[in-house]
Amino acid sequence: MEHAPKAIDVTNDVEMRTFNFFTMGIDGHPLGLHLDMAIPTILNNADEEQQKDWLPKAANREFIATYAQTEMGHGTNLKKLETTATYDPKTQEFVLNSPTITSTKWWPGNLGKSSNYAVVMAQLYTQGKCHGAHPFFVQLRDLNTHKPLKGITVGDIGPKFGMNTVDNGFLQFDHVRTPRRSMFMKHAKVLPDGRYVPPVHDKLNYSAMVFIRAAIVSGMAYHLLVTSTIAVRYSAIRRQGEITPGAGEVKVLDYQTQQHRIFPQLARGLAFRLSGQYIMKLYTQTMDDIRNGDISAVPDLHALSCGLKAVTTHHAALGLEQCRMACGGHGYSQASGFPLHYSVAVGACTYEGENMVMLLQTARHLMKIAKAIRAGQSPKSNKIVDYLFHKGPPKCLIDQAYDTNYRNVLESFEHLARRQTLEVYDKLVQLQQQGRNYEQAWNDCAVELCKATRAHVRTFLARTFVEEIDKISDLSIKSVLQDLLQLYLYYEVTECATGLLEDGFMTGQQHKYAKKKIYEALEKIRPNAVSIVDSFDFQDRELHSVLGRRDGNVYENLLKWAQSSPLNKTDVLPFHHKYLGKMMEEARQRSKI
Ligand SMILES: CCCCCCC/C=C/C(=O)SCCNC(=O)CCNC(=O)[C@H](O)C(C)(C)COP(=O)(O)OP(=O)(O)OC[C@H]1O[C@@H](n2cnc3c(N)ncnc32)[C@H](O)[C@@H]1OP(=O)(O)O
Ligand SMILES: Cc1cc2nc3c(=O)[nH]c(=O)nc-3n(C[C@H](O)[C@H](O)[C@H](O)COP(=O)(O)OP(=O)(O)OC[C@H]3O[C@@H](n4cnc5c(N)ncnc54)[C@H](O)[C@@H]3O)c2cc1C
Repeated sequence: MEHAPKAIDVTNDVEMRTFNFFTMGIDGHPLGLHLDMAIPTILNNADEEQQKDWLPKAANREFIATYAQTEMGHGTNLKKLETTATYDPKTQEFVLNSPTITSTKWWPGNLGKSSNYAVVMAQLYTQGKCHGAHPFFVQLRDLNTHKPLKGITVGDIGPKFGMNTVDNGFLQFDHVRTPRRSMFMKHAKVLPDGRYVPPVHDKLNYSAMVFIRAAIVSGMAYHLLVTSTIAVRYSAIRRQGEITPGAGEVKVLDYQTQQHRIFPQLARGLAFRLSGQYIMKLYTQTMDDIRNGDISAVPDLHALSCGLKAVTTHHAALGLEQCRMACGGHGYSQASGFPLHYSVAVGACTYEGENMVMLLQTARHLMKIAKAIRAGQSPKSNKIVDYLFHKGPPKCLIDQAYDTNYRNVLESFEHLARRQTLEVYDKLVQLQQQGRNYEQAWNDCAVELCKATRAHVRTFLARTFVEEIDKISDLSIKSVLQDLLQLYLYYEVTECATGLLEDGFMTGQQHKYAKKKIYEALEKIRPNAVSIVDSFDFQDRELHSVLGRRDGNVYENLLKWAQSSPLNKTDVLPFHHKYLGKMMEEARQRSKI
């Protein structure tokens, strides 16, 4: 196939914009879905003619589009989406319809009030046959009046756990006609006479989700680094209690417990950023390959992006909460910025594929590899999974005096991932031999399948962190980052210790060794902690935090922040005399009787 024209390569730009989304997203960015899902869909699913028409206008913001896939009744199971797009060959149009209440599109960001276009995922029917969910580019509102078009009911879904400045919306179609060419036609097509032309790979229509899953990894890094910055800076000015009696109150950052709470989040933020760059490069390369007719990397990209998305969002949610709790009462104030960052970050555990479902998608990939291993096949030189084919050392070596580039630690992670992958595969086979069907056996192994995925993703994150730090030539920076790497690796060893101890691979003594390395790393990081977070150069406006101010003037600004609250506009609020004052006066009168 001749080289398809390179589409406008906005990936890097989109990656940065996506990265920014996590800051702007916090403020409720009305172009969030336009930039991060609608444009990638046009880039990867529109044919040349459609790109020529839609892309310049989208890039120029002549309209705002969202990505409307999830329905009130279905988010995960795309096969059961109910919105229909039925082809009418007489008029060469699709008729979009929401047949049930549960088919109402529900959740799409910026759908409620901002967007006038949407990428709509609908079950495609032509010549009486359903061909599954396909994307359509549909106008929702008049470009001048912004009123919903005929047959379209659209609005905001109401207040949410967070991100309440984003107008997540609902959308219903009542037999709305849209031209044939509103169907994205790069992969699948419907010809004027209604004949369906299938895509070379039936999941290429899912590429926008893959993009966001890949982008979320760096997004979680962003959230962890931002909240670690807030927690480190505040802990470096907050004095509370003494370590040596009579020596005066210490900075809470000097408490080992405080370091153990915050520094691993810093280290994970770095690890996620490095893997986030890797997966975005893999995404960009795979999309280029697809443009040139090569779909071989699609399964690997899907498996890795699902696993990384699930693991990094989960750890980010836990890590943000640790940073909040480390800041005591002021951490619970909106002034800290934690409620804002947390409520945005945790949404990513759900959107773009609920985490359990994502872990299980990666597990599907791992089970294929386990089958190949059990069949005696050799690896296919795929650096992400080849280690599964190899036999590692029979025993853990993490406490060996000399561990070049943490090879012994990485081999421990590889051992655990290999063991869990093969054990759950063998259980799947055994259950089917005992008469269960595949799907039932799969469900009966689902928790262990998720554990295998987590172990595999941990191995990938750790190896990427080691490899990327190894490439650094500036020795002063390298030594500081190596302290964070040491903390990360041994912290992860203790996090998965159950799995390493379970088969006797690691000894209790080695587990103690790992803890010693953690405490050693905490001590080494402490003197550089503030400089490390300052080096991220986050602006105060993006931290949204009085506690994390670069100038450290927390207390004066905390009072200013409180005094600026609308409640403090007057000393006595009207409700006092209307309710509380009246109640107390009546109580005093009664007590006089
Ligand atoms: C960064 C800032 C932006 C923030 C804004 C975020 C706004 C949020 C937007 C959204 O939330 S958009 C909606 C997100 N929704 C989802 O993610 C839905 C999750 N569900 C799915 O993706 C799919 O249903 C599924 C769970 C992957 C199952 O796929 P399907 O329904 O087609 O089932 P099967 O027919 O069994 O297919 C499985 C088969 O297909 C392969 N596969 C699945 N997805 C992909 C993919 N994207 N790319 C490549 N391959 C894919 C999968 O590996 C299986 O292959 P085999 O194992 O059968 O070989
Ligand atoms: C903040 C936010 C923004 C969003 N933005 C958009 C958007 O812009 N566009 C859009 O289309 N959608 C959007 N969504 C919707 C989001 O993609 C869905 O919520 C998500 O895909 C999960 O689907 P669901 O809500 O239907 O949950 P369900 O799929 O009903 O899942 C409910 C529970 O069941 C479990 N479960 C479901 N299926 C399985 C399975 N096969 N195996 C094991 N467990 C399973 C899940 O893990 C979960 O615990 C957004 C959601 C949020 C929270």
